[in-house]
Amino acid sequence: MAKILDGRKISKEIRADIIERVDRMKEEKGIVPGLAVVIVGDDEASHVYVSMKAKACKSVGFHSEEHKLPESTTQEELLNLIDHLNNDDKINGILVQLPLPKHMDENLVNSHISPQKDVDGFHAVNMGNLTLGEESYVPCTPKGIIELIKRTGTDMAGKNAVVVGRSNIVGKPAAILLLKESCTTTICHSKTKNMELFLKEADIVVAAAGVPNLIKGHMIKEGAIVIDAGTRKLDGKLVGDVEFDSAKEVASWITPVPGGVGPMTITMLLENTLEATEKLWNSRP
Ligand SMILES: NC(=O)C1=CN([C@@H]2O[C@H](COP(=O)(O)OP(=O)(O)OC[C@H]3O[C@@H](n4cnc5c(N)ncnc54)[C@H](OP(=O)(O)O)[C@@H]3O)[C@@H](O)[C@H]2O)C=CC1
Ligand SMILES: Nc1nc(=O)c2c([nH]1)NC[C@@H]1CN(c3ccc(C(=O)N[C@@H](CCC(=O)O)C(=O)O)cc3)C=[N+]21
Repeated sequence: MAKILDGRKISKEIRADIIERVDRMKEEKGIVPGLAVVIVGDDEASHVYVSMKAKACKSVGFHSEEHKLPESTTQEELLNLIDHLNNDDKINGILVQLPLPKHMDENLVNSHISPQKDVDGFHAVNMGNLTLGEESYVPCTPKGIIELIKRTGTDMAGKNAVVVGRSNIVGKPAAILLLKESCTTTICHSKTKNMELFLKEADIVVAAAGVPNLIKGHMIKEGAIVIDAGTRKLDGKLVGDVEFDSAKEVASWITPVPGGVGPMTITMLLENTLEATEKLWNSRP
């Protein structure tokens, strides 16, 4: 029976440390970290995530701003707002909630954010540096996934890791980070033939497909670590990509949905914003 990797509990511990660092920063330097979240359009789920981020910021003592723009906003108007935030000293981190409306180019918009304020790590320079193994902001969900795996105490070097999903925000950067930890890393996606063959060999499974119950217990190797980033509403309930009940019988560790990867994503966003603030102030005379 698998042990549960409790993302809420681990987040709480990390956030306690963040609160201390923020308090010290305020006391010693009079600085308050600031995050701006930009959302375009009225997708209900996206608005829920954005208010969760704002609430998390307040809970650790950050300044936070929500910029809610209508669906009809032009890309130029959005880029102008980003310019303004890039030059705003109160703001240390900028996040543009994805997905953006179809008339916008997500990569272009993300790369308009100052790389120093790109706390999502989606700017081409940060993605490039991540791939090169240089210092960069690490995308929040993959960073949280690695933190969760580390908490199991497992040595990742030489382990077989399978990532299901190859998106720029979860699957691809998660695979790059697992490779950095010296896992033998495979990425599966919708065109993969016979995914079960890969899953059966995996010591670490990272699921990020957004397909409820895609991965079932009988597909998983005995003793595997199973990290489920998927979040979909199914019959009014939030479910992951992994069929939890059958997988927990086979895995050694497993994340629940909700309460696994989700809270860690927001905690890593706080961590990246604090890091951006510290770097900025350390670079000043
Ligand atoms: N917990 C958190 O903090 C976060 C959770 N999420 C959740 O993670 C999931 C993935 O998000 P995101 O990466 O943005 O989604 P995308 O839709 O951008 O990517 C999904 C990926 O999964 C692959 N895929 C789809 N169906 C299958 C299948 N049947 N078998 C194998 N691979 C498949 C796709 O392949 P292909 O490329 O070939 O189309 C694609 O690469 C969603 O449920 C989302 O809600 C996302 C961000 C943060
Ligand atoms: N620029 C950008 N950056 C993102 O990081 C980003 C994004 N766009 N677009 C959408 C996805 C999704 N995402 C989640 C964050 C937290 C939870 C989370 O905390 N979930 C809770 C449950 C929340 C609930 O009850 O609905 C949990 O899993 O326990 C989930 C998903 C960040 N994303």
